[in-house]
Amino acid sequence: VLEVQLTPFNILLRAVLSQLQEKDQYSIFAQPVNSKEVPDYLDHIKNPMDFSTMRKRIDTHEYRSLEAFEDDFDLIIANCMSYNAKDTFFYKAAQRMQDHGGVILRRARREADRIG
Ligand SMILES: CC(=O)c1c[nH]c2ccccc12
Repeated sequence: VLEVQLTPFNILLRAVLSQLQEKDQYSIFAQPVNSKEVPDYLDHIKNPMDFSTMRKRIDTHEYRSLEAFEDDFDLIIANCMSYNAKDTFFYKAAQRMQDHGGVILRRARREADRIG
């Protein structure tokens, strides 16, 4: 079993990730886009990202700062808005996730500053 070392920073990142995933009600961003189902996806998107990959990165202590965590969240949004046309369900879901994420991450930044 992966022995996850629970530092205050890790606990914060896991809480923020859960808050972001609560806003992903159709689990659009929960797993990597399946390149078997979407054969041309990796032709367009060079740096795929999703919430399950972010959770792995939290548990393996790959995030040394909140900014690094935010960069992966922004990548999820940018990939979705790049691959999907503006009038699609997916593109609109990415816009809403971006709005919700902004509020959640602003709060997290203050918390990260507070715990130091
Ligand atoms: C997040 C995203 O772009 C997608 C999530 N599921 C998909 C299925 C087909 C095409 C794109 C997607």
